[in-house]
Amino acid sequence: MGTGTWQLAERRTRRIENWTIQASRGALLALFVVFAAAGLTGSIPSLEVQMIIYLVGMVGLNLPHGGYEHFENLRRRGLPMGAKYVAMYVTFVAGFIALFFITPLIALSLAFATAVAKGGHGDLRVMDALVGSDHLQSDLQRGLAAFVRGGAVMIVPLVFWPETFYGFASYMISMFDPGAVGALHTRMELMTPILGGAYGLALVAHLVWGYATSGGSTAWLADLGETSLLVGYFAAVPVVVSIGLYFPLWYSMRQSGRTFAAHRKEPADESQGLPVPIVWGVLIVGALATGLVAATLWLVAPNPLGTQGLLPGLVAFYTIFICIVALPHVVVGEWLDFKRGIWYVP
Ligand SMILES: CC1=C(/C=C/C(C)=C/C=C/C(C)=C/C=O)C(C)(C)CCC1
Repeated sequence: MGTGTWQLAERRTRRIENWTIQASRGALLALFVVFAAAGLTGSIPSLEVQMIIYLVGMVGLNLPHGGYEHFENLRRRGLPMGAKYVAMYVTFVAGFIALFFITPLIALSLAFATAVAKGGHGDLRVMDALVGSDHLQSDLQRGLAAFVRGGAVMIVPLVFWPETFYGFASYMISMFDPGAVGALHTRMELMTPILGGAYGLALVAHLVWGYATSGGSTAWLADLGETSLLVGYFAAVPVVVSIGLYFPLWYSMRQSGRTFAAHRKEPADESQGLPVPIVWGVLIVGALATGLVAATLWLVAPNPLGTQGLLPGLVAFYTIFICIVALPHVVVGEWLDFKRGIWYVP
């Protein structure tokens, strides 16, 4: 590629990266405004509509991106690495399903923690690549930032929409052990103020500490804006909609921007690229394997649709399923991969 063409391509890529950040902010801000107004005028959509939005967002828009992220992570890393990755992935998936039988309450907490970890650590890497993270100067400070970003996804809705949250958590637990619903309710009522208080403290500590170490960098201001947007969004938008649209409109959109940035900084050597039929084959096998996890969960869970009708049952089933596949996404894909990680930033 000539220098002129290369510069043009680079500028185009940067524009797309920038667009993913602006679009994710715009989408959440628009939803915040619409739902805050709907809340004030008492015109929040029915729970049925909210559940349909959740399923469309999570199954239709978010799931394919998850598969793409694994493909993107593995495609130039050789067969031994790929085989090890798959073996570890299957082990974690099987272990997590088993945990739902052994101790459903702990397994459910781990499922919620998975959403926090995926949203938080994923977004931290987007900050590294695109938004700026100069103000986060130690591992502890980065860990706190990830907790605040990810905690917004679960703890803020728990505090602002407790009844819906408890309700769906009960449907999820009743897939495995309907008798545990009572204990779950008591524990969640106990944990809500504790988690809410801890989150509030973490939020203030993160912003103050970031300001102190920012040295006047604009990264802190961007962080302040985005963190406030996330907290406001999860407080104002009903939980089923907010989580169902956060993953496709924030997580996936910004991770595609990060992928663009990684390619721009480290252009691929085309000779290492996989031939098209192999790419096709890998994606089909990946999709079938994902379907196999869902089918296995359906077959082994005593009540795959919980105890409450089709739509809430589907939301509960899909949520448990996605948490089961998302845990190794974070642990195997990122934390145990010391060389590169699924959210690689060159
Ligand atoms: C608690 C709770 C929910 C839980 C959602 C979770 C736990 C989503 C996890 C998503 C992940 C891990 C996505 C990965 O890509 C619902 C169903 C919104 C309903 C309201 C209460």
